[in-house]
Amino acid sequence: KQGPYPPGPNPKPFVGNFYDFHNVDRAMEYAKWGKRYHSDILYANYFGNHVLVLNSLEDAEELLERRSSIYSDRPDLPVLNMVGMDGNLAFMRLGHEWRIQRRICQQHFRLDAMAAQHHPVHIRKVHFLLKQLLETPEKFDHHAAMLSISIPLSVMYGYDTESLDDPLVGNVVRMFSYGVTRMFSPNGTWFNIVPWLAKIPLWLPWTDSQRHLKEVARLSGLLLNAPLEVVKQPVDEGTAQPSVLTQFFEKKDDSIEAKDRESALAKVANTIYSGASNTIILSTTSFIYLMAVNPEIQCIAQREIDRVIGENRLPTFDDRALLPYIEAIYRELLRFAPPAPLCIPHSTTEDDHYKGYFIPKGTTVYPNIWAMSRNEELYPNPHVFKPERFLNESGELKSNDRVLAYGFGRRICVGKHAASAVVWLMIVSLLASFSITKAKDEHGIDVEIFDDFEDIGVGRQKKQFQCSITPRSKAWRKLIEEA
Ligand code: HEM
Repeated sequence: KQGPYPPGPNPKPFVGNFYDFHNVDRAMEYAKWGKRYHSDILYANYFGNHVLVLNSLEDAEELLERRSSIYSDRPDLPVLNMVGMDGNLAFMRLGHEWRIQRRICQQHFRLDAMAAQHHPVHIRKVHFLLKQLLETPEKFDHHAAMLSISIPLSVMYGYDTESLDDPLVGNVVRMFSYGVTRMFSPNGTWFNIVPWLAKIPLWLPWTDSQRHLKEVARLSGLLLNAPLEVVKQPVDEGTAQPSVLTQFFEKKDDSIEAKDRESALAKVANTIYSGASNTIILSTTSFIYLMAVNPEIQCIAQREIDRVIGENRLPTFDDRALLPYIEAIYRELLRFAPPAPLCIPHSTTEDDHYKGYFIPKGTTVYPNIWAMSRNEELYPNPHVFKPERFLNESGELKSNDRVLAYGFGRRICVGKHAASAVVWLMIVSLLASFSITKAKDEHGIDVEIFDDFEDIGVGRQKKQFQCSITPRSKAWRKLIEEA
């Protein structure tokens, strides 16, 4: 050890700070640590594992971007291997396989691939969301899941589905319900700390966690293989819809390189279908909540849409540049409720020194996006949802369009252009066609919606709530039905 660690809670013998890490709203908790220890850069450890928290953008940019050659690995998570998800790009350690998969993603999710390859699917799926909200608005959280999971199924595998009962959709929802995102936090499950616990036979008592693990492994196997079967048959029959995997299979290349590429592509498709989709679910439900509790913002947004688009058509991507207030809502949504508030943890590959502190090799690094987004200097009144903060006095967008919610450096979200397109289209389409308000109880009184989010491991989600989603007019209802 060369120099002091950054400030943080006092460690106890052997366990270190294990009991200082709570699984309840950790991003907020680490922001409080910052105030308690008068530092934006914090250190703790559990059982000898080093943990660094970065609460300020300045430190995140210096370490994760300017020193990205040291700060771009991921922590070692034994659970990934136990559940057969070690091929998941988002949690993969740096190395040859990560580079190949990341390159495949960059090819398919770059900005200039959006219009031709992705937008038609985004439009179709967002219109389907509108239709579902028209029919069963009270099930908005199911519809959000459907939107998010059906897009990668279509883009990656060319598979279109309209039902949550479809096993290819239902299995993803089921896997999330097993708290799988919590397992992917280094100290989110005992299996990452004491891996041999996974070997305890299931016939012994108190083995519920081991049973969950086994079920997650079964589901993850299904999620990897089942959609591949679904894609191969239409390719053989010549009826396949265009998609990343159909394009590949149609080449019918049997070379060794093609086999390697097939395996990498299958894992990429699986990462995006079974993992990345969760972030869109979280953004959609947070957006619906924020509109229900901010009617005046909804009114301003709808006035802008009416002025630019009118009532004769649904919004399209061509409208984006003409709707600064909607763009400001998009940026404010991801600032106010970042779906992954502690990012996906990075890890260091070498010892480092920063601001006089020692940061050892193998340290897990949490960029606290939530704390950065609550910085009073960058965002005055940060706990208020206020899209205007991204606009100047003439109502034009300010130039800084960096969205912190997408992370940092070499590991920055590789799907950010797709995410931006889907979230924007979801926002503008819902605002154009629906009024989102608080639900009424049987006495006609507003049902209160609390500002309560829950920490679900890598994500943070709005707790369940009720609201009312009704079409703004007969004209909008007709447009949705015809879409
Ligand atoms: C609002 C939606 C989304 C948000 C807020 C989001 C956020 C993030 C964040 C914070 C990371 C980690 C960045 C870091 O480690 O510094 C990440 C990684 C990643 N995201 Fe997203 N994401 C979203 C949607 C998507 C979508 C739609 C896709 C796929 C098309 C996607 C694919 C990925 C992948 C593959 C990684 C791993 C990259 C790597 O480790 O090299 N994400 N995302």
